[in-house]
Amino acid sequence: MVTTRIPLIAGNWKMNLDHLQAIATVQKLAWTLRDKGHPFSEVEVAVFPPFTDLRSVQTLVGADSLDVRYGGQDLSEHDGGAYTGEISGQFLAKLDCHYVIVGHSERREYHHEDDGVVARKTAAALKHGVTPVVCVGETAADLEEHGASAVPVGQLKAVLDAVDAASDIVVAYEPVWAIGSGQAATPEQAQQVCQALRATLAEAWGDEAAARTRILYGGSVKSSNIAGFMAQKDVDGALVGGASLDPEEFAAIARFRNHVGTV
Ligand SMILES: O=C[C@H](O)COP(=O)(O)O
Repeated sequence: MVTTRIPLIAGNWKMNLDHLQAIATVQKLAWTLRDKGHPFSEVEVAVFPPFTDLRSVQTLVGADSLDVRYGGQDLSEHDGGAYTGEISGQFLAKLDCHYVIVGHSERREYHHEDDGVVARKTAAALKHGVTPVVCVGETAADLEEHGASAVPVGQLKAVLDAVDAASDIVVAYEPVWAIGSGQAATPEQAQQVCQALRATLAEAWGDEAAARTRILYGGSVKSSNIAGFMAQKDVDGALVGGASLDPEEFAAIARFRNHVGTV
């Protein structure tokens, strides 16, 4: 059986762009993608705005029947109740969020989210029908001490052991040392770890799950280096931070097929 994994180009805005700026950014992104005849059925595009922007993004996407998907940058492991400041997966589902990021290294570092929390958040997203984008990755110290794959593989295992093997998830490999540094991993480094992550999926969930689950690379991705990553067998897309704030640059990343040979 041949399984086709549709590439996903995802833009994590982090704590940037208020709801007015979000409107302008999504409009510009949609206009640029349409102008370039973006083939949405061949390359999926998604944005992850701050929570306060989601309603505006939903309205724009709905009003204009845009094919751009969107999601939250985090969610609570709880469904609702006395959890001040938290956002439930069911709130995201009600806003038609297709995805939610879980376990981003910035959450792991600044909010002390460990593998247990990330696994519970993944389960919460799935419970509410929102596809989790599970982030894993090693720090520079991890890289030196354990090599590239050990930490991301361990982080992924913790999630796979906690949720059903039939689940629809996306995995994002983001070496922490490459995030926001301008120093991306090489395509070969990304492939090596993504291959190990796919093998981990096969071991935990079986070959079919490994073949259908998309694995993204993230860390200083831009239009000038995306083609190299997308040429790798086990890289199915990108989780883009800084470069996703510029709609023209983000749209150019989504046109990675046009850049083959420019890396
Ligand atoms: O979620 C996105 C990543 O943290 C990558 O960020 P970056 O593209 O700014 O390096």
